Parts: sequence; structure tokens; C-alpha cells
Amino acid sequence: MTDSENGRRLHAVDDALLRRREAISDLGDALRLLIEHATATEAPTEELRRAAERIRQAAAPLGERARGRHEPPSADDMRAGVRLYNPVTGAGSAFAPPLEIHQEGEITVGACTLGLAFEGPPSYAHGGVSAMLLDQMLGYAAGASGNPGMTVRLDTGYRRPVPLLTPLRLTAEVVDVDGRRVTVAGSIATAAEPGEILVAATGVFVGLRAEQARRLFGAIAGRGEESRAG
Ligand SMILES: CCCCCCCCCCCCCCCC(=O)SCCNC(=O)CCNC(=O)[C@H](O)C(C)(C)COP(=O)(O)OP(=O)(O)OC[C@H]1O[C@@H](n2cnc3c(N)ncnc32)[C@H](O)[C@@H]1OP(=O)(O)O
Repeated sequence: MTDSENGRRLHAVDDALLRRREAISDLGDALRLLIEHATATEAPTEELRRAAERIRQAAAPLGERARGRHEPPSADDMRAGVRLYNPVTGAGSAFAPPLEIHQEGEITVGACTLGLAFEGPPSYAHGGVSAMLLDQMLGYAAGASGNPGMTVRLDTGYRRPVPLLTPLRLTAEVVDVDGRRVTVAGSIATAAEPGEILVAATGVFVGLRAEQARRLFGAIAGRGEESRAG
């Protein structure tokens, strides 16, 4: 194969991968809309039964070619940190808000709005959801500092309830690196009042030794899982 033929082939593969990622995000959007409507709906009971039947029909073809536990999604790129089904940030995950994360210097910044599906106390977020968001934020901050690891401890202080249907701002920052152990602090506030902390967390993340990575992720060897926690 000539260089230009090879180049065209790689380009076509990239295009196909991009189209697949777009389709996965589109399906994720549709599923999140479904979950939000299904949680908020007061439609007549018969409409709920019809919807359940139509959803089962739509789901069936998706289940025909499915991956197993040790097989990463074909559209993911773990080495580049592309995880389309991450339950917190994944564009393809029905479960994810999704939380959008970026780095501003030393600070990791996140944004999301939680829908009614995340309700704990009426009109506020479930405490476990806040902990989930913070685990991801803190883990990302550890990784962005060059010290990726798995969560071994997450202390969460709930100062004020987190309102649903309200844009949120999350932050995280590494406060200590001690060998394999990285300590990260973070918080949740509303975007409108970023200075008023609603939930604060401190997490400890531990980098895996090579032998641990092999034991935990060996079945996915060669796909980059061993270097990524999230
Ligand atoms: C530019 C952008 C790039 C960004 C790029 C990033 C993208 C990527 C984002 C991913 C974001 C994912 C965020 C979610 C991350 C999860 O959710 S991970 C899933 C939840 N966590 C787990 O399942 C971990 C379960 N735990 C384990 O498997 C084992 O504890 C581990 C992690 C393998 C470590 O085992 P171990 O080596 O036997 O641990 P051990 O020797 O006992 O402890 C190691 C050290 O940690 C300390 N330690 C252990 N436990 C604790 C504790 N509870 N408290 C304090 N210290 C402790 C020990 O004291 C010890 O310290 P030293 O004595 O060495 O000083």
C-alpha cells in the first residue's frame, strides 16, 4: 500500500470513529431526555404502558451485539482518556449528567446541571450523586497533576443541599503528593454563587504498582486500562 493509500485508509478509519462517537453522544442525549421525561412525567397510565413497550422494542437491536465486562467500547480510547460511557462524564451514558471537566491552571473545574432523576430530598440532589461527582472531579485533578490513581478514601461534608435544575460549578485541586498517595480537595457550588460551598470533599488516591495494575486490569491488557482509573 502506498503512503497516500495508507493515509486515505487511516483518514477513513478516523471518520468512521468520529461518526460513531457522534452517534453514541446522540443516543446518550436521547436516553438522558428519556430518563428526565420518564422521571418528571405525569402522563396517563396507558401512555406509560405504551412507552414501556416502545422502549423495549427500541432497546432489543442494541443488545444483539454487546461487549463483555473485559472488552472496552470500540469507540473509547483509554490512553487518550476518551471514556464515552463513564457514568459521570460520558456523553454516551444515560446515567451521566454529564459532568463537563476542564483544567484552568492548577484547578480542575467542572460544570453540570442535575435533573429530577438525581433527586434525593425533594428538589435537591441525592447525597450519593454529589459524592459521585466529587470522586470524578478529584480523580481527574489527580490525573491532571500527573499522579493518576484509584480512590482509597473520600470524605464528603454536606453543608447545604445541592439544588436540582440549577447550573453547578465544581472545583478540585491537588493538595499533597506523598509517594503513591495523592490528596485532593474539591467542592460543589452553584454557578450563580461559586463562593458558597454546598458540599466539600477530600479524597485520597493511590497510584497502582505495576503488579497491581496487571492483577486488576490484566484481562484488558494492551488496551491502556492499566493506566486509567476512571
Ligand atoms: C489534562 C487532563 C488529564 C486528566 C486525566 C485524568 C482522567 C482520568 C479521570 C479519572 C477519574 C476517576 C475518578 C474515579 C476513581 C475511582 O472511582 S476508582 C474506584 C474506587 N476505588 C477502588 O476501587 C480502589 C480499591 N482499593 C484498592 O484496590 C487498593 O486499595 C489499591 C488502590 C490497589 C491500593 O492497594 P495497596 O497498594 O495494597 O494499598 P496500601 O499499600 O494499603 O496503600 C497504599 C498507600 O495508600 C494509603 N492508603 C490506603 N488506604 C487509605 C485510606 N483509606 N486513607 C488514606 N490512605 C490510605 C496507605 O497508607 C499507603 O500509604 P503509604 O504507606 O504507601 O504511605
